[in-house]
Amino acid sequence: MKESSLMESFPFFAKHGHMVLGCFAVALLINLLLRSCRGGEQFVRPFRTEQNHNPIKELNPDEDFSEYGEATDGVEDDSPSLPENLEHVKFEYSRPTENEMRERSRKFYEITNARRTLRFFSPDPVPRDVIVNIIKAAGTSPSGAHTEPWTFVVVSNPDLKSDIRRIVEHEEELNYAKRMGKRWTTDLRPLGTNWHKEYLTQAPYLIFVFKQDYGILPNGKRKMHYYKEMSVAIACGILITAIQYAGLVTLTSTPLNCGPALRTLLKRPMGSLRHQAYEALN
Ligand SMILES: N[C@@H](Cc1ccc(O)c(I)c1)C(=O)O
Repeated sequence: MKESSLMESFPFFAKHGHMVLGCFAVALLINLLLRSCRGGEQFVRPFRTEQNHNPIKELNPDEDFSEYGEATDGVEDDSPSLPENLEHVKFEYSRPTENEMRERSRKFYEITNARRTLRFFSPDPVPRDVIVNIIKAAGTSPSGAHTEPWTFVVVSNPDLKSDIRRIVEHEEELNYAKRMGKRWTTDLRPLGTNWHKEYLTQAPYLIFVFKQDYGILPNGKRKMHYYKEMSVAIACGILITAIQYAGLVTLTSTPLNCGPALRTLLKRPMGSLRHQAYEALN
C-alpha cells in the first residue's frame, strides 16, 4: 500500500488571506488506506440500487467487526460481486437549451475557480448535516465495476484532532528535514509550506478518505475492487467541489509517512506490510 502523492492544485497566496476570515472551514486530509472497518465516525454509501436505504451508516467505534473477518479466499468464483439480477436505476433526463448549458457551465466554473487551498481556518462550527450531504455527494462518484472502494472518516473530536496533529507534525518535520530532499523542498518554497500544522486543530472537521483495496462479500470471500485509486481520486474531486459549493473551504493533503500511525489511531484495519511492521514495533 502506498501513500498517494499530495494534491496541490492552487497555491495559497497571502493576498487571499482575508477571504477566509469569518468563513466556515473544513480541512480535508486524503489518505489512501485499506478497506473500511471501524473507527471515528464513518460514512459508507450503499449501492444506489438499494431503495429506501439510509445512505449514511454510522458505526459505533466500540462495535466488534471481527465477524466480517479477513478475506482468505481468492476471487475464483463464478458468481459476480453484485447481485446477478441487479436492479438498474431509471435515468430521467431533459436536455437544457444551449443557452442554459452555457449559463450553468459558466456559473459552475465561477464557483470552482474561487476555490483556494488554504492552511488556516475558522474554528466556527459547521452543521453536521452539511458534512453528511457533502459526503453523500462524494459517494455518488463513479467507480470501477460500481465497487465504491472508499470510506470517509470524519473527525471533529478536539482530542483526536490534537493526536492527529502531533503525528502529522512529527512526521512532516522529518519529511522536510530528511525525506523530501532538496528538489522537493525547493519547489515548495514559493508556497510557504512547512511542518507546522495548526490548521489540523483549528478546522472543525478533518475528513479522511480511505481507499479500500478490496471488499468482503457476505460469504467472506474477497470482493475485487477495480481502478481503486482512480475511483477514490474522482470521489475526492467531487468531495472537494461539494465542499466549495456549500461555501466552505479546504486543504487537500496527504501527509507523507503518516499512514500507519493514523490508521492505528483511527482504528483502521491493518494495511500494508509497513503498517504491520509499525504495529509490531509499537
Ligand atoms: N506534506 C507536506 C509537503 C507538501 C506540501 C504541499 C505540497 O503540494 C506537496 I507535493 C508537499 C505539507 O503538507 O506541508
